[in-house]
Amino acid sequence: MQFKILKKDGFARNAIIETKRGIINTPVFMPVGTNGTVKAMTPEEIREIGYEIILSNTYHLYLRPGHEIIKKLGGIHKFINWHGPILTDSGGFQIYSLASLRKITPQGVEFRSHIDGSLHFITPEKAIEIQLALGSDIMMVLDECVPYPAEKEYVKKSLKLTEDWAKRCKDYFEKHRNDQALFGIIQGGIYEELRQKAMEGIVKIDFDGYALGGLSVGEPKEDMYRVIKNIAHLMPEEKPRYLMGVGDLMDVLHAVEHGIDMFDCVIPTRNARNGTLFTSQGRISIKRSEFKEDNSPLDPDCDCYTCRNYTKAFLRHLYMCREILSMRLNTIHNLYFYCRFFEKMREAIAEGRFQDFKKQWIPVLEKNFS
Ligand SMILES: CNc1nc2c(CCNCc3ccccc3)c3nc(N)[nH]c(=O)c3cc2[nH]1
Ligand SMILES: [Zn+2]
Repeated sequence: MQFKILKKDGFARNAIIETKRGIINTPVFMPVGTNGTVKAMTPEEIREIGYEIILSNTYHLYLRPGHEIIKKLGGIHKFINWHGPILTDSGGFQIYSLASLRKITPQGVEFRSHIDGSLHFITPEKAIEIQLALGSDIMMVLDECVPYPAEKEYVKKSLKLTEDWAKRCKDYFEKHRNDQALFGIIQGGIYEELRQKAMEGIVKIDFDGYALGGLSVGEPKEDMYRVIKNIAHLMPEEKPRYLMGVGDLMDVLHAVEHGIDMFDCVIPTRNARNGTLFTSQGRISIKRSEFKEDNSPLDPDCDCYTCRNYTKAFLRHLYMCREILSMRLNTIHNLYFYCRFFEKMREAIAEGRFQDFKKQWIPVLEKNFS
C-alpha cells in the first residue's frame, strides 16, 4: 500500500492511497457496509455515486455467514460483488457495542453473539485471521474501544492491553501477510497525555496507517475536538490517519483541518432511512407535512438521480408508506451529498482555500430546517 501526499493547506492535506484494487483520494468518506452491503444500495450504485472504498465488518461476517465460507467462495470482494478497496474493522467496537456478556481478558474478548446468543472468544490473532480470510485490503487491529466516560486509571490499564494486542496482531500479520495493509488504533479516552503515550507505543510497532479510536462514543464534542486538535497532526505524517466512526460533516471539517484523511459513519445511510436528508440549504426531515404538496426537487443544487427525477411530495409520500423505494432514493441522495462534499473539500485543499470552504459550510451545516 502506497500513501502519497499531493497538496497541503495548513494541516489539511490531499493524498492518494494506492491499493492493489484501486486508488483512494483522501480526505475520503467510506460508506459502511455492515453485512456486506451498503444498505439499500447495489455496489454499482455506490460506484456510480463516486465512492472508491467501502467498509465491511469482521464481527458481523464472522458470525454470519462465517469467514471460512466467504473464503471458500472466493473472498469478500467476489461475495459482495465490490471489486474496489475494502476496509474491515476488527470487530473490537462491535463486540463492545452490539454483543452481550462481553468479558475482556488479557488473552482476548469473550462475548455472546447478538444473533443467536452463541458464545465466542476472539483473540488478536483470530481477528487478523478472520480479516485475512475475508481478503480485505485494509485491516484493523483488535482493540478495546474505551467507553465514555472512563476513569483515567481504567483508560491507562486498557492502553496496556490494547498495545499488547496491537503487537500480537502485527506479529501474526507479518507471518501470514499477503499484500493487505494493517492499521494500528490509538486509544486514550479524552486524556491528551494518555493519547500521546498510546500513540508513541502504537507507532513504535509500525503500521501501514493509524486510526484514532475511542471517539464519537458519547463524549462532548469539545472533548473530541480537543483530542483531535492535539493529537492528529502528531500522528506519522507520511501515513494515512483514520478517525473511526466520524461523522457529522461539521466534525469532518474540524478533523480535516487537523490532518485527518479517512472517515466512516452510518449518518448518511441511517439518517436517509429515517427521512433526515442533507441539502445545500441545511438538513430537512422529509416526513413533515409542509412537503405534502411540494412539487420541487429535494435539493435544487443536487444532480443526483433522486433530485433529478422526484419531488419532495413524492419522497414524503414514499416515506409515509414505508416503501422500500423511500430507503433507496433517500440513501442515494445522502450518499451523493456526502461524496460531493468530500470532492469539493478536496478541490478547496488543492486550491489552498480550505479555510474559506470551512467558513462557507459551517452556517449551512448548522441549519436544521425541520
Ligand atoms: C460511531 N462511533 C464510533 N465508531 C467507532 C468504531 C467503528 C467504526 N465503524 C466501523 C464499522 C465498519 C463496518 C460496519 C459498521 C461499522 C471503532 N472501531 C474500532 N475498532 N475501535 C474504536 O475505537 C472505534 C470507535 C468508534 N466510534
Ligand atoms: Zn440529490
